Amino acid sequence: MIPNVLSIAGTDPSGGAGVQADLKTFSANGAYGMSVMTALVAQTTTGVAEVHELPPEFVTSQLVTLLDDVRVDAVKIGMLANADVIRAVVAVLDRYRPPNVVLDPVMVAKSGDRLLAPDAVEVLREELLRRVDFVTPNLPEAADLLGEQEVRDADAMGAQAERLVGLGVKRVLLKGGHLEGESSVDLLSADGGVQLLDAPRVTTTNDHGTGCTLAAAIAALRPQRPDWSTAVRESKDYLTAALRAAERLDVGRGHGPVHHFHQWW
Ligand SMILES: Nc1ncnc2c1ncn2[C@@H]1O[C@H](COP(=O)(O)OP(=O)(O)OP(=O)(O)O)[C@@H](O)[C@H]1O
Ligand SMILES: Cc1ncc(COP(=O)(O)O)c(N)n1
Repeated sequence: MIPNVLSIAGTDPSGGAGVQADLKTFSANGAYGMSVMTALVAQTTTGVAEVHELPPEFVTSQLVTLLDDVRVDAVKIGMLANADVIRAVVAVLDRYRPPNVVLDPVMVAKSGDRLLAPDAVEVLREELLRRVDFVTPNLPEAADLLGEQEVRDADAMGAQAERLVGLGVKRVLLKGGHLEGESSVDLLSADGGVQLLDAPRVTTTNDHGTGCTLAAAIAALRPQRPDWSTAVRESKDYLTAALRAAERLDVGRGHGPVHHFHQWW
């Protein structure tokens, strides 16, 4: 059976990040995609012009309307914008208890624009983290969640992943995309084991939405794979392929998107 996978996130009219990237990723990874918006964002490859945060009651309304009808097999949560929207999502998770909830704790866009209010970080840490099955922070997000300095090597990443588990997180992929070097290394801490996931670093400026894509692929693949580790490794391979395929795109003048593809013909 094809899994039904839901994205709860903000939008990107240029199609590179947020809900748009998630839906493309779900399709390319064999899932049926659905979406609930938290914020409408006027953004493109060069940055964010304006954010229109949706009323938390309307986020709830979208979620309840959907979940009363459709079975959901996995959820990817991205941009949540503010504390009230986080609380609205938490209440719905408690009421419907969907499986395989993956949280990408989006705080700041690649362009430097904030996508989560500073006072919402504490609410995310205290109320959301322990309710999800998997969290995918990048290095600045992990530091912010822990109230620590940003780390710069694999040993320190391991220690931070452990402390994130201490906050009640069940499984974590600490993403090292912001580090330098020939490979792009992430650290997975899941189900009692820790492993480094290595992929060749693709030389490109088309890296808008890499975090969204990776978390969405994990949500799409988890119901189709025997365990988290397999789903995560395949998701990383998918992302590397999408980064490479972006070479053939010509979208915008800034950080371009990655390309999602599935050839059925
Ligand atoms: N140039 C690259 N080549 C290969 N993999 C990359 C590259 N840049 C990032 N990645 C990978 O992309 C994923 C996302 O990493 P990153 O640390 O950039 O997350 P992020 O900052 O949340 O992304 P986003 O830009 O969407 O917010 C990780 O698996 C990382 O290793
Ligand atoms: C709606 C939304 N969600 C997430 C991101 C982060 O992606 P990036 O860091 O590549 O800008 C974004 N720009 N917009």
